[in-house]
Amino acid sequence: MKLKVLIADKFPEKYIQELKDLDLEVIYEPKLGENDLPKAAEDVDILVVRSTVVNEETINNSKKLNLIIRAGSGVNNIAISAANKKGIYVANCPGMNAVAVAELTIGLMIALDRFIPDNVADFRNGIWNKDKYSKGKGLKGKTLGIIGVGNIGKEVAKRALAFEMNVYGKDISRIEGVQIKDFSEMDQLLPLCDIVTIHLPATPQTKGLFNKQMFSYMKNGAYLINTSRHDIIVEEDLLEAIKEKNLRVALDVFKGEPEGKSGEVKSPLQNNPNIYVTHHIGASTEQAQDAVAEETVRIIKHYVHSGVIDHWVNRAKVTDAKYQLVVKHYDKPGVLASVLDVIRQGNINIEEIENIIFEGGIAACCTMKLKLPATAEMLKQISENPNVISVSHVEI
Ligand SMILES: NC(=O)C1=CN([C@@H]2O[C@H](COP(=O)(O)OP(=O)(O)OC[C@H]3O[C@@H](n4cnc5c(N)ncnc54)[C@H](O)[C@@H]3O)[C@@H](O)[C@H]2O)C=CC1
Ligand SMILES: O=C(O)CCC(=O)C(=O)O
Repeated sequence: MKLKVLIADKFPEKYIQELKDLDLEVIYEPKLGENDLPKAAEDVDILVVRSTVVNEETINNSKKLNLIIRAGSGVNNIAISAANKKGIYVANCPGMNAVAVAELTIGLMIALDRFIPDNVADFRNGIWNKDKYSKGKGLKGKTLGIIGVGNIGKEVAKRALAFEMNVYGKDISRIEGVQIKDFSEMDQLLPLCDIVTIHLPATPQTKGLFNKQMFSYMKNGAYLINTSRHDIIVEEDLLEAIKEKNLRVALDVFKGEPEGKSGEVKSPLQNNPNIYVTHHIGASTEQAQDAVAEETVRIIKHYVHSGVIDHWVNRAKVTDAKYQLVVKHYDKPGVLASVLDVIRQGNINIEEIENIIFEGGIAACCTMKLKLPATAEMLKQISENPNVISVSHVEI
């Protein structure tokens, strides 16, 4: 039976055909929303989404779902903890839309400095106001703080350096791959910045990070750009900070963003002249969508042909493994079963296991990560099997 793939978001036609050519049954339903998915994904093996929310109900209701691919970077629209419980892989396409988001960020930076959206709106309303719009400060020599220097943050840094800005960064990991000053504390970085741009994932640690306290560190009249996720900013505190400090702000994401591709929108940000909002278009260039779709097809192809999941995001980063048992053995039926039986009798959980065959197929090496130590008696029992070549056991 063919594997069934449901694409529940906009996806370029060319890549849908590539999936069909892989002999998969492909269902393309770009208009599906969060509430349609529990039914629509009930019977599929692979689900591909962009911003469509994959909630707990969709995951719990699915009968054979095995892989969810986020055709993009952020995976916060997928109920990963529910997927973990059912052993459903979640993968994403890191870096594929980074340039597109960086380009939008630079565009927003210039838009803020030169009041471009207001210029255009006035012109459309028959108003000419060169005086009012001749107050741009210029970007050269200004200090930019990049919060989250991952794939997108790095692309922003490269472009800002070409604009001859002073570029500083803040990340939980050491910043590598771009020559910018790395700050560890926000209260040291933010007071220096003329412009702050946020490129963080939505996680419990980043939720509400930009609150009253963070805004208190920012310069009066600074620009703030957020093209990552809305919940990193506390909207009420932002509105307060705009009043107090005359911050000017550009957002590609905001609270209450509509799920659909078009329709009405209502937000307290709408009537604030210091705020520009774009329609979550960071990733929406033809180049980025093609790159993301190509990567999605590649992930599916690799999975179908080898069972390997590239960019697997819900693989445990740490396990409870405390001991490593390595058994070299002759590659014959039943040898591993006898080793595992000894471990089972000792009531020890195997956290990870890998069996690799030497060239020629005579010998093999099985590496197991154990939660508890194997006893001397267990190791003796394993070694006594005539098909076991050697046994080693260490604490890790
Ligand atoms: N507007 C749009 O259309 C798009 C928005 N995004 C958003 O942008 C976010 C970033 O995307 P990428 O750069 O591709 O992700 P990435 O994973 O390459 O980079 C994120 C960086 O943030 C850092 N980080 C994580 N938690 C942190 C913390 N608590 N403090 C400081 N640094 C922290 C990570 O170490 C990493 O370097 C995505 O998670 C997504 O939410 C991504 C693509 C398109
Ligand atoms: O696919 C989209 O338009 C949204 C992209 C995005 O937010 C992401 O990749 O994290």
